[in-house]
Amino acid sequence: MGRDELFNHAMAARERAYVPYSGFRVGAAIRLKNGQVITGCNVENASYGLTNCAERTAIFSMIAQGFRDVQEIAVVAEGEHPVTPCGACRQVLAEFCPAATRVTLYNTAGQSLVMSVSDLLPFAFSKEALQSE
Ligand SMILES: O=c1ccn([C@H]2C[C@H](O)[C@@H](CO)O2)c(=O)[nH]1
Ligand SMILES: [Zn+2]
Repeated sequence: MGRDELFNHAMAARERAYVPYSGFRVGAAIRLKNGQVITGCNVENASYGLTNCAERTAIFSMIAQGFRDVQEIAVVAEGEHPVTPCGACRQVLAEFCPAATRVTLYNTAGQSLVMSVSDLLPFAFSKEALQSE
């Protein structure tokens, strides 16, 4: 599967976004090491702060479906430039993706910005910090 194909999966997921409050649709697609693709969209709520971003929806869906091994991630939103994930999503990505995992951020026109998980969240808090003894 080429990189464009992951973009297409993220675009299709973006169509499924539930965004009655912001109108801002976001889609994410995770390519697993086995080649399968897991997608996510943002899901808003009348209690705005309960909103789940596309990136976290995709990661949580991956875990719920029994997968762990992330190969790479694509995210797409509309805008002049690609958007970068919020702080909460960066922390969740850091939990499940090796630091070098490629994250490609797209706008709907297909412009892209390639980053790694550790570019997005250097010095992440991680489970290693919980193993102090
Ligand atoms: O990287 C991002 C940034 C924002 N959002 C969502 C959250 C909310 O539904 C809307 C506006 O913030 O976009 C995402 O899903 N991913
Ligand atoms: Zn987020």
